[in-house]
Amino acid sequence: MGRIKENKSNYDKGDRIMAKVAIVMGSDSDMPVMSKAADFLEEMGIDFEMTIISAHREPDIFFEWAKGAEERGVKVIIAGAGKAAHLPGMCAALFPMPVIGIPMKTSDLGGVDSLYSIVQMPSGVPVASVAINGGQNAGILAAQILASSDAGLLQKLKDYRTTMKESVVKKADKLDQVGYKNYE
Ligand SMILES: Nc1c(C(=O)O)ncn1[C@@H]1O[C@H](COP(=O)(O)O)[C@@H](O)[C@H]1O
Repeated sequence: MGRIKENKSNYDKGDRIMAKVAIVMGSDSDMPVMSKAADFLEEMGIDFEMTIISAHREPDIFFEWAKGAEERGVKVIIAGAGKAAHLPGMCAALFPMPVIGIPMKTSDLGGVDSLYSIVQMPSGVPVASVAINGGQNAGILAAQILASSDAGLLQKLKDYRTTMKESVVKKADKLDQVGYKNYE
């Protein structure tokens, strides 16, 4: 599918692109948030495909893309959308593995519209949701799902946590040294 942006050249199998995670968003206006998920996957060395498809605006293209995801090797879908955000739910309807929704912040209702649209799924068809504009956490969650069967990736995630912890400890040390008045 020409609309899929490749992450790496080494996941071609035959003439098809194989990726473990599929990132999809309803509009290019979602890209600043969705790119945070992509950045984290890139950091962890996880192959992903990334595209813009609207279930509302182009349902036929969306159906083809979502139905083909399993065959393309996708194990987790990250779907971001705003307003009446049906895209993640429709991914969950058509794809049998985990779907992580990212509710986009919106100008009229602040993103609660997106959040409610994503989390209030009927039983039987779950979507896991991160916070409004939670792009990076969606990337982390997708990596954690894959890490349950990938020891190398699990170690990378543990290292990531260690680095995160060290950066918080450094900040606390600095506060101890300079006090809150000189903290910058
Ligand atoms: N929620 C959906 C769907 C869908 O669910 O199919 N398609 C686009 N959108 C969302 O509409 C918002 C505004 O889109 P525009 O900025 O293109 O007008 C975006 O956040 C998009 O994800």
